[in-house]
Order: sequence, then structure tokens, then C-alpha cells
Amino acid sequence: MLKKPAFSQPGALSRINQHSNPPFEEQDFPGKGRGIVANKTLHRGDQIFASTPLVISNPLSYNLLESERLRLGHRGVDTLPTDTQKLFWKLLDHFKGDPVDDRINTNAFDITVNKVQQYAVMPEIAMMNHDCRPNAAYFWDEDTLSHYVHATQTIYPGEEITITYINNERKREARMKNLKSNWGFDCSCSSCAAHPIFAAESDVRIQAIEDITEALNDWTSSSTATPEMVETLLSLYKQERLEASMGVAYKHAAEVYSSFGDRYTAIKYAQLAVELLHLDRGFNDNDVKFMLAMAKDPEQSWSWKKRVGHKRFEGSSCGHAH
Ligand SMILES: C[S@@+](CC[C@H](N)C(=O)[O-])C[C@H]1O[C@@H](n2cnc3c(N)ncnc32)[C@H](O)[C@@H]1O
Repeated sequence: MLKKPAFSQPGALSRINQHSNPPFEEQDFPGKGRGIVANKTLHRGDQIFASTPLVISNPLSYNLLESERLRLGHRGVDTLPTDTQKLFWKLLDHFKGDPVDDRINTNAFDITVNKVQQYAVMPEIAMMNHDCRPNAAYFWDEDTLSHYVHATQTIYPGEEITITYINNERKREARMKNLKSNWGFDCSCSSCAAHPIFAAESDVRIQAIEDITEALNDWTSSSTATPEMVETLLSLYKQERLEASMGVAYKHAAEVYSSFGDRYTAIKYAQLAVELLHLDRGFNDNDVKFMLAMAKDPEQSWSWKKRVGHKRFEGSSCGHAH
């Protein structure tokens, strides 16, 4: 870790751990505990904060005797600087077990350092509540050993800033079960709390997103993918308020238009994919690099004109059945 730019490059952490004048404040939300609320208008792409972890715990520690693992956790926290300790003890202990272990279990995020998965607890993001339709996204940056959080849409003053703790492109029951079993709470977000009729409509759209995505991933000569199909996919993401994860939908769109040889629409969607994928995958993501290349020169992409000659519209062109 000491070889990472976080430690070796002066200035690498200039945007990290900036605690003065944050664009948010803490607020209590009945049924959810504390959360953070915007205190100024945030635009898509605005950095909300970026922090280095308070604690990193290695999953291998679970191979130790339980008493040893807990002792190690306490030792880690006890040796932190006093102000950092205060931030740690302020965190929620949802499960009411060992106080250190519990704060890690309630608040930790998976991170990767040198291809090894670890659990990290960051102060501000631990104050953010979950929403299945969030307005912010986060990523872990290995170079700066920091967790970044950005707005993925306009957030007005007074609005809660939320992230998703899970893969949220799933039907309501699956999301709720996942949150209950891994995080121990019943999700009260507006999508989960919706009237059963609206929730059922949302589930139908989630199924359609799944079906269309599967069709778009078919690159064989019998593929049924069309530009119209990907436009429907984008519309479904927007209707479902899945703006935070639209990067992947824009990537599909860029690839579909490229596969039909439509240079400028491919560039348009590749640019949108770059912007959105950056916010939830980070600076070094392969898809980001791939979309940057597509935005520059779609003709060089592997997908260029792959589907030229495929049927674009269902049925006959004049609109009558023959
Ligand atoms: C990482 S903490 C978030 C901050 C926490 N609300 C606090 O007061 O410190 C995660 C906990 O917040 C609560 N929470 C977060 N999102 C929620 C949601 N959508 N519905 C209900 N409770 C939620 C749950 O108690 C969960 O275990």
C-alpha cells in the first residue's frame, strides 16, 4: 500500500478528506436513523466527498479464532488517532454485538487492494442511507486508497443524498430480501414502499430491462438487437429512476449504434457512458477506457458495423401485414 500514489505522490490526496464546508448536513429520518441532506444544489458529476478509510479489515481475519479476531479489531481501533476514533464510535451499530465488529458489519464496503478483497469503513459514506433509486454513486480508487461519492443527477437543497447498498436492478422482493438478510433492515425507500400495483408495474419494467439486455448481448448472426430496442432500454432506466446506473445502458446504446454503423449516435452515447460509468466505476475502469476510445473513433471499435444488414424493424416497412 505504501507504494500507491496515496503515499508516494505529493498532492494525490488534495481532493480527499476535505471536511470544511461540505455540500450536505446530517439529518434524522424516522425509521432510517441519520442520513445526509444536500445544503446546496448539486449537479450530475459533482463530488460530494471523498475519504480514506477509518479501518480496513482483511477477510482472512475470519480464519482466526473469534476471540482473536475481535481482539485484533479492538486493537486496530484503539490505536487510531483520537479524532478518527471519535468518527468510528459515532457510527451506527445495527446488530448490537461486539461494538467494533458491529460497526464494521453495519458500515463496511468491499474494496480491492492489489487484487485482494477487503472491508473498509469510511466516515461520511457510513452516514448515507440506502435507496433502491439513489441519486449518488460511489467507487473505490486504489491509487488514492479513497472512496469517492458523486451526484448522478441534480439534487436540490433539502433532498436526502442516497446510494444503493446492493445490485438494485432487481425486482422488489429480491431487493428487500437481500437488504434484510445482509444488512438487517426492511427497506423503506419509495420504490419498495410503493402501492402493490405500482410495485408490480416496476417489476415488469425490471424484467423488460433484463430481457432487452440479454437480447443486446447476443452478438451472433441471429441477434434481434435493434436501435429501437436500446432506445426502449434507456427509457425503461429513466422511468425506473435508475439514473445512477445508466452508464451501462449508455454503453449498450453506443455499441448498438456502432454495430449499425451510425457514427454520430454511437459517439453521443459513448460520451454519456463515459460520464456516467466514471461516477460509479471510477477512473481506471475498463469500460470507461473502452467508451473513451469509442467516442474518439467508433470505426476502430470491435462492434463497428457488426450488425449492418440485420433487420432493423419488426414487420413490413409500409405498416400493413402482407
Ligand atoms: C450505513 S448505516 C446508514 C446511516 C444510519 N442511518 C445511521 O443512523 O448511522 C446503515 C443503516 O441505516 C438504516 N437504513 C439505511 N437505509 C435504509 C432504508 N432505505 N430503509 C430503512 N433503513 C435504512 C439501517 O438501519 C441500516 O442498517
